[in-house]
Amino acid sequence: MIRHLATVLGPDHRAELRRYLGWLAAYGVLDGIAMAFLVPVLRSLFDGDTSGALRHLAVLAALVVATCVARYQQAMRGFALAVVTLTTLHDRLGDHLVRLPLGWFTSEKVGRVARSATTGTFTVTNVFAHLLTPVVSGVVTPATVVLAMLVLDWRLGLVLVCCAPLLYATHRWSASWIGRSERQRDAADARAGNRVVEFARAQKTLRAFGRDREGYAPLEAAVEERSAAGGRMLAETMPRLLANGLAVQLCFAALVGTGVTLALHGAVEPAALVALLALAARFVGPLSEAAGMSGMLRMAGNDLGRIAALLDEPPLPDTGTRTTLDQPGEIAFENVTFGYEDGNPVLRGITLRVPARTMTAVVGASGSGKTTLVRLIARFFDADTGSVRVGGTDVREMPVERLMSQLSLVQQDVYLFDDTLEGNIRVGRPDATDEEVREAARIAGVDEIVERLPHGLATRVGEGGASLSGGERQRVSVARAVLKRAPVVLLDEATAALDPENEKYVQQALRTLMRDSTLLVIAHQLSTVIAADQILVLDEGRICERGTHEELLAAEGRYARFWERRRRSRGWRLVPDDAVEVAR
Ligand SMILES: Nc1ncnc2c1ncn2[C@@H]1O[C@H](COP(=O)(O)OP(=O)(O)OP(=O)(O)O)[C@@H](O)[C@H]1O
Repeated sequence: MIRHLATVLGPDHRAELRRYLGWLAAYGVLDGIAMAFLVPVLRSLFDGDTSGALRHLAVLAALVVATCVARYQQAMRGFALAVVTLTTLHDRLGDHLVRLPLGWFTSEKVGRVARSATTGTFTVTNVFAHLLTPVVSGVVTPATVVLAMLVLDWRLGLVLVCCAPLLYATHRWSASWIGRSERQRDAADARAGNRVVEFARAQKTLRAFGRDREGYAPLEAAVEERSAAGGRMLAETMPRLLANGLAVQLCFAALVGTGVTLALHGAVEPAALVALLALAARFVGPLSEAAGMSGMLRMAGNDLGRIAALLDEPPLPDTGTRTTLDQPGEIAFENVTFGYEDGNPVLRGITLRVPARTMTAVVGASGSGKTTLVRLIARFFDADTGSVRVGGTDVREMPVERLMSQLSLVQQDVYLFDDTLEGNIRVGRPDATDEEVREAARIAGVDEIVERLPHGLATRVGEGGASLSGGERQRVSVARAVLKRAPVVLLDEATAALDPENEKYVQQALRTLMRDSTLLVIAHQLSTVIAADQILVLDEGRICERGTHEELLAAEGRYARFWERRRRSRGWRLVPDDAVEVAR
């Protein structure tokens, strides 16, 4: 837990964390000593030794003051750390996320980030503000009381020492059971939460298939599983919490029994026994409080573990220093092999060259590795063997920032910010002039969308660009690429944009981009394939054919068959007039 707290706070606040823990421990020890000092005070009072009682009372008062100072210090430092956590954790998460490889961001991982950045952060602040104090002092204070008891009366002290293993064993036994059922309940909770989100996202599909009234089986199953896990947790937790309480009471009974037996045999003064039992009674209080709080601390520990694991995710190695580009704008693969899992390569021995200011189209069956090939250029992942070069330099030898400045990525799943159209295009180059933004919008066909919108370029597009169609969102993304003017453009043509209007605009943008940039396109439009200087045909992770459209048709191989199938299916599709012009 402490290790996780140190990870979450980061190196800048570790010294403060150590000081806080120091004060917390000091508070627990002082509290225990102050409790123990009740014994000499009571003894003096029972013995009628007024001056002795006053002396002891003075020491007790000093101890109480010191305890208050320690409590104040640990509370203030705990709250300060809670505030620091709240203000810095989001920054630390943000700083770490930008250093992770792009391939890390699957929807499951993004869900984890969302949970950690919201509920997780509040739980962690709660640890400092409320949870750690009773739990730490609930262990340190009773331990101090045991030591004091050994000094005051070794026999009763020995009873407490013998009780310690029983208390510890019961606590561990119940904690492991409770922890297991909590983890099962947490996992069922997360699954039910994910299903609710999935249910909300799937509304369009479900309603389209008339499933709006009847239940959604996966959600119902997840909710049932969650409630069963909750019931199981209750059934497993209650007896164990009772066993914890019973163990504490047993220890107290053993202490009272031993004390009374000693008193009956004259081995201890009845007055001293009363004082010692008063101390023992105070020993039970912090223990019970700690046991009560430890469940919440454990849950917070789980959240903390998840955040620490997130911050421990290995960042993309960014040790490259080479900024020189021997062949600006060129992309090259040299015998590249890559797999998402060991022993299951998705790309095998890929060697290719895309000369500067040319367009290469990548085609191939679904799952043949087209997207993966493009991802290796942007370092979503690093190749297992071989090298990927941009501008003649291995992508791993370049600082990541330098590499990204060379690339524009236009993907199928374009994300638009809940901002204006203009703001979304400007992401490509924030310092572009208004004229340049308008020009990029025109080239990518965004101006045609603008004409239909009430506030033109100043129209907000909604969360994720919800007010635009898939093809329109990709046009905005193409406009970003046009504005960025990066030497290399990686484009995954949107299948959602397979309508004549979008095809026309994408072709227009490609022509403009080709003037200054090298294009590698995962092509879905026949016109793009025909216009390419080079076509790579991928089959099960290998380049099985390469050449121009004419060369590949003449070869009468896989591409020629693929082309023939697509050409026939095109019979029912509308073809824009000027697409023919592009298709030289
Ligand atoms: N993040 C991932 N983790 C594990 N396997 C993956 C991942 N992404 C893709 N794959 C697998 O790698 C193989 C190649 O996928 P890739 O997306 O590169 O193919 P593709 O040719 O682009 O397919 P499509 O045309 O359908 O998009 C597929 O078998 C796919 O299941």
